[in-house]
Amino acid sequence: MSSSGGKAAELRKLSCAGACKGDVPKLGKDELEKNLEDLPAWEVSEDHTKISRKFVCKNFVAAIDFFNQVKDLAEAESHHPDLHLTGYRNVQVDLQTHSVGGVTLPDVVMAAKLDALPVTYSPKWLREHGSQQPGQAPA
Ligand SMILES: C[C@H](O)[C@H](O)[C@H]1CNC2=NC(N)=NC(=O)C2=N1
Repeated sequence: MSSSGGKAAELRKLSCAGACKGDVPKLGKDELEKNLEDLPAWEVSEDHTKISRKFVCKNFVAAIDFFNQVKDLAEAESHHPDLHLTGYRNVQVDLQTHSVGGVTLPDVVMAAKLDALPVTYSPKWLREHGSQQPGQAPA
C-alpha cells in the first residue's frame, strides 16, 4: 500500500550529491520496489538496472520546457537522467547511476524530484492514463 506521499516528500529532502563516485550501492529488486512505492509513474527495467517514466506532453514546446527544467535540476544535483523525445511530444526519462551500472538511492531521489516538476501533459493522454499524474500543470 503506498504511503500518503510522505515517502516521496522524504526522498525530495535528500541530495544526489556524491552519487557518482562509484561507491554508492546498487538497490536490489525488493529495495527498489519499496523505494518506488510512492512514485507509481516510474517503472523498473527487466534487468533492474534503470527506472523509467513515460508520458505524452501537450506539444513540442511543453516537452522542451520540461527538458529545460530537468536540465536545471540535474545540474544542481550533479546527477543526470537520460532524456528521450520522440514524435515531437512523447517523453521518456530514464535514470541509472552510470558509474555503478545500476539504480542507486540518488536515482530514486532524482525520480522523486522530477515528479515534482510541472508538466503540461496532453489532455487526451491524461484522460487515458488517469489524471493523477505527477507534476500536473494546467493544460
Ligand atoms: C563527474 C560527474 O559528477 C559524474 O560523471 C556524474 C555526472 N552525472 C551522472 N549521472 C548519472 N546518472 N550517473 C553518473 O554516474 C553520473 N556521473
